[in-house]
Amino acid sequence: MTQSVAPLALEARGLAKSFQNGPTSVNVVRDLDISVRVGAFTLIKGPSGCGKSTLLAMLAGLTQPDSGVVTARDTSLWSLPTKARDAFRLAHMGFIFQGSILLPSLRAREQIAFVLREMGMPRHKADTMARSSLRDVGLGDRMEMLPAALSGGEKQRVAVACALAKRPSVIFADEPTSALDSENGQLVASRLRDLARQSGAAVVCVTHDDRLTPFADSILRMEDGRIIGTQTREIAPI
Ligand SMILES: Nc1ncnc2c1ncn2[C@@H]1O[C@H](COP(=O)(O)OP(=O)(O)OP(=O)(O)O)[C@@H](O)[C@H]1O
Repeated sequence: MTQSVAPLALEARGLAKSFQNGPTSVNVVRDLDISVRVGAFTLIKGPSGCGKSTLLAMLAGLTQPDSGVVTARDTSLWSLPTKARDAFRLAHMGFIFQGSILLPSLRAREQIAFVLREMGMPRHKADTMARSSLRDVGLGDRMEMLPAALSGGEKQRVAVACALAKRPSVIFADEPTSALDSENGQLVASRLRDLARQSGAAVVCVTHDDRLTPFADSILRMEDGRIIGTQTREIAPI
């Protein structure tokens, strides 16, 4: 693997986070720097409890760091007031988190259209995008189903379709393939990689799943709250 030259989509410097565990304070992320490139599919791997999800939540504007700076699209995320940070996330970021929550009363198609409408997309376009994204993740025949009628893996793919439909600058994914069988795991991995390539999104994915490794442009190894190794390859069009 050689060093990529694509511009940065997301950068963090000096990130730190500790949690109080009874009388002791546990340093979960320690003075961590990270750079994520436009169009790159970046995996963060490491043992359970090393701080991967905490790092992702800080990069995504969801968990406030104790110190450090996160910059996305030239915006210092944690300098924004809460409402402005929420609006920035809605406009520019997509999320695929473990156990992503779907609204119980909305059909699969409506879940996605709802988010797109919140972003200001006209109704007809939102519906078209929702249908197309569901077909992209192999759920063309599940569009009219309520969450209660979907399997865990299908719900996970609705969350993936929703993130894809937004066409965000950055997608954060936490174990996006955990509930998926081999075929659908491959499908989701390739869709995320395609999104990075075709629309220049930066995909940042925390995972234990080795099936994702062949799709990655960059693999960051994390241990004990720090990045201890990085493998990067040049980003070539697919
Ligand atoms: N809100 C919280 N309060 C207290 N401790 C927390 C909190 N969130 C995370 N931790 C602790 O921080 C450490 C890192 O958690 P984190 O979820 O970031 O790890 P991880 O690398 O993503 O683990 P896994 O691979 O098992 O999901 C763990 O010891 C966890 O218990």
